[in-house]
Amino acid sequence: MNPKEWNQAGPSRKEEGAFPFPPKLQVFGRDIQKEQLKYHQRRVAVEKTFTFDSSHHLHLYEGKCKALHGHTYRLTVQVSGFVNDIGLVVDFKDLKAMVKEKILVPLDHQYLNGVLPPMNTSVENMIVWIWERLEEGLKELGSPEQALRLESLRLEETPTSAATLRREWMGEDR
Ligand SMILES: Nc1nc2c(c(=O)[nH]1)N=C([C@H](O)[C@H](O)COP(=O)(O)OP(=O)(O)OP(=O)(O)O)CN2
Repeated sequence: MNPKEWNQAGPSRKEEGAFPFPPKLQVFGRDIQKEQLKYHQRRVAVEKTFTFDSSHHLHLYEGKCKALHGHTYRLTVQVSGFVNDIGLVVDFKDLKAMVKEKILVPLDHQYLNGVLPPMNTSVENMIVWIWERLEEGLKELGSPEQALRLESLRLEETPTSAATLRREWMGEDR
C-alpha cells in the first residue's frame, strides 16, 4: 500500500503490524490559517548551545592553567521574547548566525589572551565580554514588539567547570 492509499484507508486500518498514520496532512490555508500559527502572547525563552576551541593561559595563577593550554568551550545562550507571527521567538538559524559572527569567528581557534581585551581569560571574565557582544547583536534580531532580550549565558571551560551569567546580575554594581 503506498502512502496515498494508506491515507485514504484512514485510521480504521487494523491489520497486524499496522501503525498509526495521519489520515490527512494539514494544509496551510485550508486546515490552518495564518492567525493560528501564533498560539499565545507569552514571553518564552529559547536556548542554543555552541562550541569553540581556543588556547589561553592565566596570569598570577599558581596551577597548571598558568601554562598555555586549550579548551573546547561550550556556550549556551538563552534568549527570551514574545513569539512572532509564525510562533517563533527567534529562528535558531538567525541566532546561530549572530553568535557565529559575534563570538565564534573572533574566538574559535584563537589565542584568547591575544584577541580579547586585556584581562585574565577566566570564564568569569570571558562571559561578561560575550554578554556585551551578544546584547549588541540581539538588537538586529526580531521586531520591537517581540522585545527580545538575553536572559542567561553558561560558559563551560571543561566538562566540570563553568560560569553562569543572568540578566538581573548585569544591573548589579556589586
Ligand atoms: N574560577 C576559575 N578557576 C579557574 C579557571 C577559570 O576560568 N575560573 N580556569 C582554569 C583553567 O583554565 C583550567 O583549564 C580549568 O580548570 P579546572 O577545572 O581545574 O580543569 P581540570 O581539567 O583540572 O578539571 P577537572 O575536571 O577537575 O580535572 C583554572 N581555574
